[in-house]
Amino acid sequence: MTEPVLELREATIQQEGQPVLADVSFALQKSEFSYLVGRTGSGKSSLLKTLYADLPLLSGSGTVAGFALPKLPASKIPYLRRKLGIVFQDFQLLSDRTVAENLLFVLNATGWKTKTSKQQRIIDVLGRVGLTGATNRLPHRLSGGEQQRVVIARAMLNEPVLLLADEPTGNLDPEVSDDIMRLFAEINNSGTAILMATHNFQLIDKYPHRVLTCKDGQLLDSARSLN
Ligand SMILES: Nc1ncnc2c1ncn2[C@@H]1O[C@H](COP(=O)(O)OP(=O)(O)OP(=O)(O)O)[C@@H](O)[C@H]1O
Repeated sequence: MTEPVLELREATIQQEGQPVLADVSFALQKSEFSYLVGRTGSGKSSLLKTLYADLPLLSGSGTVAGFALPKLPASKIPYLRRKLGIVFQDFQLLSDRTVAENLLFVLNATGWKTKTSKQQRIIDVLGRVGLTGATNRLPHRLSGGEQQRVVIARAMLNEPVLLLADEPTGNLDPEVSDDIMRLFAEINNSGTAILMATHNFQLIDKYPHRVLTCKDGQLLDSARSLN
């Protein structure tokens, strides 16, 4: 079997030195989709933050997209994040820049060089999320669902092996949430693993996948893949 895109072993997820989740062991393979659920404050965001190195992994071991997490030097964090797509519930687009400029900002920050390759990549990702016509629009002129599509397009710019999504449908109505889930399914089917934190059990029923649950300081795994 190929190396998992994400693996934690006996990891402690902590905030400010206080453990939030203990003895966390699970792996996610290429093209896998898993939900991450649990009550408010149970540790979902803390786990995701640890995976994109916004919180340090102080105990246990882990690799994400080929990067060993414990003792990951700060200088390596941008390289890790280039391999990841990150999507939050609040869209975090630059409000004073057009859709294309928002995407260009990321391409410039991640080392894309030629103007034609950048333009082509922007056309490609916007086509993929069904927003070809939105290139020159400002984010606040788009609906919430469209803004989330731009965020997903932005997350796809560098062809991530793993998409981390924290409540990506949290601010969206059910119909638009469905559109986002269908888009995630397409992205997932083309080889990107997805870990999606959500409170939306209707979506989980409708689009069933593995479920990781944060509960009482532990991570429960519907697949029990490492047991
Ligand atoms: N910046 C922070 N500093 C200190 N403690 C924090 C911080 N952020 C979260 N915590 C604490 O860590 C624990 C886990 O919070 P976390 O945000 O990971 O939960 P969550 O499951 O994502 O919740 P929600 O569903 O509300 O987003 C909580 O006890 C919370 O109070």
